Parts: sequence; structure tokens; C-alpha cells
Amino acid sequence: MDSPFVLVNLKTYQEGMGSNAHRIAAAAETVAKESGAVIGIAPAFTELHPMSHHYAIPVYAQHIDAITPGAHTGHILPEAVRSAGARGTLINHSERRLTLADIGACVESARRLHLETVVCTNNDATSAAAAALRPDYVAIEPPELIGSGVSVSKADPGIIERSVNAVRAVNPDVNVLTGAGIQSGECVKIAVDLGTCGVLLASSVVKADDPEAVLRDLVSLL
Ligand SMILES: O=C[C@H](O)COP(=O)(O)O
Repeated sequence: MDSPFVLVNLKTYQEGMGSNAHRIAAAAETVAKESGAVIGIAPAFTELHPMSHHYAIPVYAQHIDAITPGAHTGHILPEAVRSAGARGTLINHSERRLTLADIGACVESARRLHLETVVCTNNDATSAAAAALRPDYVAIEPPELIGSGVSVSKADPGIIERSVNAVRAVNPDVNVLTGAGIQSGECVKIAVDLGTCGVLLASSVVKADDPEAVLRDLVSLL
């Protein structure tokens, strides 16, 4: 398999803003270099440009809107995310849900702009629906475990396995990530052993006193 992918979503945690975002990005860059894992970050929109220009790690937007340039106010234009240096974008995160029609339109816009797409889902049925849209990744995250400190890998490995099977049945070219409560190398290994190519996570790294140590542990068993 390709190098495992660890995507750290900084969300709107205070700990992921400003100089802390730089600290997390620097830690990700160091651990990625050491380990060979691909470690990306999804910072606040205002930090896409500084992160993508200061660090040699892939940077992702947390969301895009399915709009084209023109008269829209308060939206996230996919072209703007692209020119800020993003490699790709999350779409339909559990904390920023969209209709299926909007998810499809976002995937299409991103594809046109050569932005990688990570469509988040909450169960195996939505994972299958997302796979039909041909994103680069489907990220399965049971909402009740997000930010809970309880790892999906340990609490509900079945949802990972069912989602991997559902996605493969629809489109084997779509990669699967898993997330919710991921916090250790053991969590990541379970997810990878179940057929995913990596993890989407936030709190265990963003809120850590020593993000570099947590990242090092996350990739330690791969
Ligand atoms: O985008 C990340 C996920 O929602 C997981 O968040 P968490 O690692 O804090 O559970």
C-alpha cells in the first residue's frame, strides 16, 4: 500500500489557531519526514495560505461551498481554497453537513480544480452513497465518538469494516479513512488492518501538550 495517511483537522479549537497551528504543522512535518507517513493538516481557512507556504506537508480546507465565482457572500469558494495552496478539502464533515446534492456538486467542483476530496460519512450506507460520487477518500466517522476520547477502532471496528466493504462494492478506487477518537498507534494500526488507508483525527493531536509526541505514537506501528 501507499504511505499511510494521517489527516489532522484543527477544527476551530483555540489550540489550533495562530502560533499553535504553526507548532502542530511543524510537528507534522518533522514526524512525516522521520516516519515516511503522509501527515496533512486541515487548518482554519484564514490559515490555509500561511500553512501551505511555510510547511512541506499537504494542507486541506475544512469545507468548500458548491459555488462558482460571483455574487455570494460568506461562502467558501473552491477556487480561493486552491489559490491559498490547499491540496484538497474535507466535504460534509459531521460538524458541517451538506445535502447529497451539495456533496456531489462540491466533489465535481473540487475535481475540476484538481483538489483532492475527502467526503466524510456517518455510517456504511452513507459511505456507499459517497463512494458513488467518486471522491478520492471517504472518511467514516461515527458522530457519537467524535471528540469523545473513545476510539472508533476499539469501540466500533465493525463500522470500519462495513464501510470499507460498502465503498469497495461501489468503487474500489476510492480510499477509506476512519476517524473519531483516534489517539494512538494501536488505533491507527487497527484501522489500517481493517482495510483503510489512514485516519482523520483532531482532538488527540490538537489539544495535546506535545503534539509531536502524539503524532510519533500515531505512526509508530505502521
Ligand atoms: O475531523 C476529525 C474528526 O471529527 C475526529 O475528531 P476527534 O479526533 O477529535 O474525535
